[in-house]
Amino acid sequence: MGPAQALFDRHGDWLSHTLAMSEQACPVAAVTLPDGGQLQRLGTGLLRYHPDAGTIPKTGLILSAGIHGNETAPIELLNAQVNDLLQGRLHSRIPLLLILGNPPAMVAGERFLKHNLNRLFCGAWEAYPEGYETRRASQLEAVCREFADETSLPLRHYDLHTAIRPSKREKFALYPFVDGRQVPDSELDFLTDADIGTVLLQHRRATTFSGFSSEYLAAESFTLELGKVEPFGHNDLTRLGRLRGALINLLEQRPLATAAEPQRPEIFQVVHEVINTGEGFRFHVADDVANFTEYAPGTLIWEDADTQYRVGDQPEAVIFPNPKVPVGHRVALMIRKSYIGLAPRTTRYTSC
Ligand SMILES: O=C(O)CCC(=O)N[C@@H](CCC(=O)O)C(=O)O
Ligand SMILES: [Zn+2]
Repeated sequence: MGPAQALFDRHGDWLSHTLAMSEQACPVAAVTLPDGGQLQRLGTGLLRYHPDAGTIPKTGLILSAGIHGNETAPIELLNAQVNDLLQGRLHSRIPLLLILGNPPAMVAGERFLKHNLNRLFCGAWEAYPEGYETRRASQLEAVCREFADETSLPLRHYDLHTAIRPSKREKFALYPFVDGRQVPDSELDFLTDADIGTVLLQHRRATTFSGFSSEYLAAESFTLELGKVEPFGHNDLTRLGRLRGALINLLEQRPLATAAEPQRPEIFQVVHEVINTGEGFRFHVADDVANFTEYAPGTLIWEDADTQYRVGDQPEAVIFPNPKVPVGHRVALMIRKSYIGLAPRTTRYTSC
């Protein structure tokens, strides 16, 4: 029996196994891979990779996708990387935790079943009525903490998503807010290598998955937005080819493929967070507006009985506009280009 069959039974691959098992518990199982590493199934949609004992890893990596069940391109990307590990085409030299976040929502083709899983981390799940997503948030926090404890390495976490709207910048990264923290050069280099040319610095702590791993596990974490939501089988994965290559470089601990003087990502900051304030809330961004659409100073963005929000003195762009969220949740972010939040790149002098 090959390693894929030993882990995923008659289902053939990780994604099919996860969809078939979606709400059922599945027992722990492990296989040895062609590269000498071990791949362990921790539960439904949860894999742990231990590199061969001879390797000296510099980092541990959490890769997650499907935290929103209908965001399928990154799910297909992670599944392809697992196939590469199983078939000996990829030799990871670092420990990995691989997560497909919301299997029942993936089966249903929905963002979530009852609660938006990406608002339930940092223990926020405790305050919500019980449902699949509250249990899953608690489980994901526990497996991530265990991974952090066991590896005792500096951690990175990339939580892979796709957006509901089209976007004027197809791929972008969101950097969770942690007081006093700046994006390190090594992360900017990774993003450049991965063809992600835009970074948005979050303005406040959030109960997202990347917020959890950065705050509680001190990981260098990003939410990566990688294009538009499409059903399974309708994604053009060649558009994620550079990300796939950058991940292979990271897993195999190879130098990045970027040019000697790479262009750094452009940095944006949040100017204003639009929240659904409840009765009387009106949002003036049209339903078909793309992410990063810019609005002129003075444009009315939202209002309710007490407040009106207009764009300030400088133009502002909108991302994630979605008025169909519960009261108290984020409807959109208003953002602007920024020149803060970057650690100065170390100047390399050559002696003469
Ligand atoms: O397209 C949209 O409106 C949402 C896309 C999405 O799921 N984005 C994440 C961002 C998480 C973060 O702020 O780090 C989300 O809303 O959960
Ligand atoms: Zn998402």
